[in-house]
Amino acid sequence: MADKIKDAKIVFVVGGPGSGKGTQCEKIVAKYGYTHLSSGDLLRAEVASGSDRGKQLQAIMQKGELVPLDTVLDMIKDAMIAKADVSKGYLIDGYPREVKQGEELEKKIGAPALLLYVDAKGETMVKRLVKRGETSGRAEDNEETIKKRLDLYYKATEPVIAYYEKRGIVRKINSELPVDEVFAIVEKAIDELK
Ligand SMILES: Nc1ncnc2c1ncn2[C@@H]1O[C@H](COP(=O)(O)OP(=O)(O)O)[C@@H](O)[C@H]1O
Ligand SMILES: Nc1ncnc2c1ncn2[C@H]1C[C@H](O)[C@@H](COP(=O)(O)OP(=O)(O)O)O1
Ligand SMILES: [Mg+2]
Repeated sequence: MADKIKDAKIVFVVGGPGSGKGTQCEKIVAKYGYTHLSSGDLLRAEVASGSDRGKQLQAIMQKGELVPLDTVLDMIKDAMIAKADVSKGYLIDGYPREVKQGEELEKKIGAPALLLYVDAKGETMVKRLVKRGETSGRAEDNEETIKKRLDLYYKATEPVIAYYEKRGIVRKINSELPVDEVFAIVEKAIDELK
């Protein structure tokens, strides 16, 4: 089954919580028709299903911690396979969050062609998340959890960027700019792929 996605175009979208990954992914989908798979959205869907596994996941996410690697990777892989016949490429948003996640995805699925590094200052991310929390209904969009997620981002996820920089596939996107200006930079990086 995984054979079907062996040669798929894979783009990792990596950045801190609130950096604007989801916002840019929506625009990429609209222009390029890629398949958007957000690890957070997949996990939230499992939580919403009310399953026992969902309840365990919710407890972890509320604390701002990472859920077990196998859980996320299986969800991503299943979602990729489900779209294999129609996908023009995959945007993997919010994954890898640690180097090990990247290594495992490459072993089980395939190598990324590009890593979009969505970069914003810590204070910008906090401001955006506090604002998002007013309407998102996401339990982890509160100040205490935001701080924990930021710490974890700097500790666990930033090394992911260094890891892929060595392979020359990282494009850094300045996400302090207005959304459309950020997207203009994103477009350049994706157009280079073709
Ligand atoms: N370039 C930007 N300028 C201002 N606000 C932004 C920008 N990009 C995203 N936002 C806002 O910041 C919040 C977090 O964005 P989101 O795309 O959910 O980030 P992530 O998926 O990385 O957590 C949202 O409320 C979004 O509307
Ligand atoms: N790749 C991954 N590995 C482990 N946990 C993950 C994960 N992706 C998401 N999660 C869990 C922990 C996160 O705090 C939570 C929300 O993730 P998210 O929606 O990707 O956040 P955001 O878009 O704000 O960066 O879900
Ligand atoms: Mg997001």
